[in-house]
Amino acid sequence: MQNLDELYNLVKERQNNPKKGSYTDYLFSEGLDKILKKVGEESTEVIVAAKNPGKKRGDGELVYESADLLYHLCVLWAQQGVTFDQIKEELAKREGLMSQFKDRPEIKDL
Ligand SMILES: N=c1c2ncn([C@@H]3O[C@H](COP(=O)(O)OP(=O)(O)OP(=O)(O)O)[C@@H](O)[C@H]3O)c2ncn1[C@@H]1O[C@H](COP(=O)(O)O)[C@@H](O)[C@H]1O
Repeated sequence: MQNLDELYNLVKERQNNPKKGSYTDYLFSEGLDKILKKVGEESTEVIVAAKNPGKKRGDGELVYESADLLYHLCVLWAQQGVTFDQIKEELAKREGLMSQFKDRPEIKDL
């Protein structure tokens, strides 16, 4: 089983120590626009997979495309110098704060 920490660290390893034939290297060498294009593509593929599970994977389509999206997000974070710890810290800050609609500020107060 590979968790997101391990995947992010793998991507960072590729960024710091390029490996011939690596798809991750290909993305880093293509640069930000390519990485953003892939994040956009994979985001769309997640949406489509949820609406229309593919014939070849059925319900597994959403799992497959979600994994693609998370991988490409890890590449984007690394390329932008964002650490996965920063993402986790932000999520921790929100714990219990944003889940209750009644706690949300009134639109007029925003
Ligand atoms: N989790 C992933 C992962 N998910 C998706 N992908 C790649 O993302 C691409 C998505 O497929 P697409 O058809 O959308 O993209 P593509 O057609 O291959 O590329 P383009 O034509 O769009 O440029 C595929 O090439 C997949 O191989 C991944 N590539 C790598 N990883 C992980 O990263 C590690 C390092 O990979 P390398 O850097 O290639 O050694 C691997 O061991 C995995 O753990």
